[in-house]
Amino acid sequence: MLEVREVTKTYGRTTAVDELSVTIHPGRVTGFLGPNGAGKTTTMRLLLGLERPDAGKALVNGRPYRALARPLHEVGALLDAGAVHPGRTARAHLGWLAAAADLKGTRISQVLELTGLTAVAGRRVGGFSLGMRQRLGLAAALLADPRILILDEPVNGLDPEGVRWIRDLLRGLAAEGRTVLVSSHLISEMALTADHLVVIGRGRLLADTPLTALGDGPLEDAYLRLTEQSVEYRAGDR
Ligand SMILES: Nc1ncnc2c1ncn2[C@@H]1O[C@H](COP(=O)(O)OP(=O)(O)OP(=O)(O)O)[C@@H](O)[C@H]1O
Repeated sequence: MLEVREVTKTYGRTTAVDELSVTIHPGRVTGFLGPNGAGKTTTMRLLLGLERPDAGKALVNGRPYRALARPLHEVGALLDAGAVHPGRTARAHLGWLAAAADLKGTRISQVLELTGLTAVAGRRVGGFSLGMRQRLGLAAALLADPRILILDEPVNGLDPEGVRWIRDLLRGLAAEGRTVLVSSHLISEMALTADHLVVIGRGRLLADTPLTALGDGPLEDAYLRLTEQSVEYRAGDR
């Protein structure tokens, strides 16, 4: 379980997260939505201990990330697929993480297979497409078989086969009772993947709702209604 309790995070004069409280439950895929700059990535970084809140608490299984005894075993994350040393091979990248988490080498082959990267495991990451990097980021997130996953726009750059693959993967992980928090701007994709939605705007909670409670119309319409007052960056109307 992930808990954000009355969290505020500011950067200078920008309030990225504003007294946000929300709980992400296991056993379902929770889609994390909001306009550009809404505070989604910041919230995820707070949960992962990469930022400190100015006020409130961000908790993983009831504890701050830094207090977790075996963090990679509890929570896997994909934040920035580009944050991999370009000179390393995919297998070496995972090997480095596996060593840090005290994992067996066989698990590396398993996650490479699971993410469809076995054939390119010996290639340097610098030559990878965005979709391949996303797959590698997912392989890293899944490495220690964590019960919680935090994924920031994992569908970015994936081809249609990859999009369907990740949809099935995330739904399968949730069906196993895991906690899956996934941000995306692809609303139609979230309509197919998520069971539950958390929508934020300007760092504040706009909705925390089962997908089914949003009615029968296109999810995009419901989303745009929810966020219309919170869009910070809007293209000019002609
Ligand atoms: N390290 C930082 N320094 C200064 N401002 C930051 C920093 N990180 C985030 N912000 C600001 O905080 C706000 C929230 O940003 P954040 O990246 O969390 O939003 P987001 O919902 O993930 O946006 P997007 O959908 O565009 O990725 C933005 O105004 C952003 O400019």
